[in-house]
Amino acid sequence: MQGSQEVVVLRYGHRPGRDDRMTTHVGLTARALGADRVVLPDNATQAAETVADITDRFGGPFEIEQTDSQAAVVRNWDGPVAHLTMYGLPIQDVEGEIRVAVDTDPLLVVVGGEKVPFELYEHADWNVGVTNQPHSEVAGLAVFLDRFFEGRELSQEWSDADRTVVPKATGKKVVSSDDSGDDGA
Ligand SMILES: C[S@@+](CC[C@H](N)C(=O)[O-])C[C@H]1O[C@@H](n2cnc3c(N)ncnc32)[C@H](O)[C@@H]1O
Repeated sequence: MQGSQEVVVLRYGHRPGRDDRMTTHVGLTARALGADRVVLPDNATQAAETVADITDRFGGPFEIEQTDSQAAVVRNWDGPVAHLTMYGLPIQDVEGEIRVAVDTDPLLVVVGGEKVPFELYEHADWNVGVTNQPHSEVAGLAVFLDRFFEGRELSQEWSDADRTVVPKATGKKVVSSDDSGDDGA
């Protein structure tokens, strides 16, 4: 997010077909809630295309990458690593120290799929639980980013959007960058 150190979300693991929607939502949530970049597995091309399409239409800056080795991304990361897991330390206990660490270095936030290798727990600087109850990577990521940015991400500005949603109490209003008219999408 503008004005803060880089935050990158890594989706660790993807089962084509079964995880398509979840992986797409990891990318969309990363974008909407202040991350600068998402790294998706190379077998998640459909999800990567959807997130890229939304970024083209609704704005950025936001980068989408794919990797053939999620383990290598973690291993070679030049900065702190936070791994979201129901077994980790409560987010409310560690968010402060993560924020301090990220003041100088880019943060990698790792969210799993079915199961992640145990080395990830050992490699992470923090294993972070958003509650210690099982739920979803999308929910965990959303709460993590909101706590990390202390809510500032909710009012971030978007650049190069084709269209902008105008908030309304009732109904839908979308303004196109070209003609400032409603395009209904
Ligand atoms: C289907 S869950 C797998 C649950 C897994 N047993 C675990 O370690 O959290 C997929 C992903 O959701 C995220 N997740 C699930 N529950 C979470 C929680 N309470 N706190 C943080 N992340 C969670 C983790 O990133 C996990 O890898």
